[in-house]
Amino acid sequence: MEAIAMVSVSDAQAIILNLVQPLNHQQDTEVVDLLVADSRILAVPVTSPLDFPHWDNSAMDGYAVRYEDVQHSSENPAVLEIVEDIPAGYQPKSTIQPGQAARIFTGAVIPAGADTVVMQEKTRREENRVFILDAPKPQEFVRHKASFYQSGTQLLPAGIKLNAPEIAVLAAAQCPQLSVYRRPRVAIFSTGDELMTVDQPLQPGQIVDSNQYALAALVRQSGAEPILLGIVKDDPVALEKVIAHAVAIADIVLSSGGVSVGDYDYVDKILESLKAKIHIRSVEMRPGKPLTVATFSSTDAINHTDAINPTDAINPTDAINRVSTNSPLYFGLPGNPAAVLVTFWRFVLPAIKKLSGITEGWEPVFLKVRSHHELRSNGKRETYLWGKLHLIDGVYEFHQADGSQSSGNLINLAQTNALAVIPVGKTLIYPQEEVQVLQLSNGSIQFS
Ligand SMILES: Nc1nc2c(c(=O)[nH]1)N[C@H]1C(S)=C(S)[C@@H](COP(=O)(O)OP(=O)(O)OC[C@H]3O[C@@H](n4cnc5c(N)ncnc54)[C@H](O)[C@@H]3O)O[C@H]1N2
Ligand code: MOO
Ligand SMILES: [Mg+2]
Repeated sequence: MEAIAMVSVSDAQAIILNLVQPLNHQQDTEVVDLLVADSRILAVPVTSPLDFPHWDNSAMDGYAVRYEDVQHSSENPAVLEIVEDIPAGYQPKSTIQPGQAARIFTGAVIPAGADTVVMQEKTRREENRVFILDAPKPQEFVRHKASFYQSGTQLLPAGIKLNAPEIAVLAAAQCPQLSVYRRPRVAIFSTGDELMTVDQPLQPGQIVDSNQYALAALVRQSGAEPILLGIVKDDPVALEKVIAHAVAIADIVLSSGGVSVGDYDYVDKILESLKAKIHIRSVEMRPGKPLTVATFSSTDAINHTDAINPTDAINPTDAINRVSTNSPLYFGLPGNPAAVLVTFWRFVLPAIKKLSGITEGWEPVFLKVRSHHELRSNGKRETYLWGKLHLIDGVYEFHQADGSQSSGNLINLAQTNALAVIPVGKTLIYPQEEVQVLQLSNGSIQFS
């Protein structure tokens, strides 16, 4: 077995991101309706033949005037003849001449000849005459054609996530359908003779495979498509079959368990037998020390693929054959439940982000906050402690979860929303001392 030293967390992140090939902007795309495009990644830049605003229009309900006519109104109110009524959606007919004005409403087209809008509150109306009681600024309350966006220039770049503002921009630009990157496919399976599905009775020694549920939720929240391959026994033959299959159908493969040094920890050996290149075996991190990261040249493992028996899968239809176009990235996550979540947040999520076509902001963002409690580590590995961020007088404070921070303890991770990070070499953070945290939002780390 090739010996690879334990790598630091930051080196591991760099190695992993360097291994990720983003989806191809031509092959790995699909067309979706704008109404269901939120959270998808735009695959092509968008330009519009429309200017924004499309024409000069009024920002207020009031009167469209010639500035020249009203500039001295504060001392001597101008009296103008109203020659037209211009609601929104109407094309003005007249050209405003000296001494004239048009009644105008918010969003309506500024008539020719006018250059300024006086808001209604600064006027007095008498039949078809208006008194301007206060001098406006030149061009006040006119939203000029193309002042927000000029037709033909780039409206939105490729590689951005579509949230509500971008969706609204695309609607305004009359794009009812869009080309977005397909969802990355992430195959997930759990390894271990002790694991049972959520609905099976437990015999002594058995536990429920919670990792697969955690990973399915995390993958879905990341915008990727989870492909659930079920529970695999600690049996080299069964494991080899599932790994080869997973690698053939997915962009990323996540297994949990079987990556430490125990007699039944087979994952690394099987990756080697499938000619994978192992880049990381162990990371200076707690939880999450045994972490295997491997790549396959896209054909190596696929040659071993037989259709697997999908009966073990949580959802058997997920196990259908789909061939991935990229060379897949394999993460052998450690089996301990807290280690699975923490390693996903720290390493897998950035990899999914980069793969998904997003062009920047893959790395998690650390916030500096103060710690409510004393936080402890043995100082040997970068330590991630789970807890909750509370907002106190507008300042975030990290409260470590009560109970055990063992990587085998999943229970007190529920209802947490942040991980405090204690660097290597530091053993103690005092109450009220500054600490770096990863903020978890809806179970996934917040990215810039
Ligand atoms: N001699 C050593 N032993 C261990 C070391 C070490 O360095 N030397 N590292 C420890 C650390 S740290 C971790 S983390 C674990 C990782 O173990 P594996 O990845 O080999 O995982 P397993 O042995 O298969 O299982 C560990 C633990 O997690 C439970 N588990 C596994 N899969 C699931 C699942 N799908 N859902 C819920 N729980 C699961 C399993 O029952 C075990 O309790 O190794 C340490 N040992
Ligand atoms: O690194 Mo392990 O995940 O501490 O138990
Ligand atoms: Mg083990």
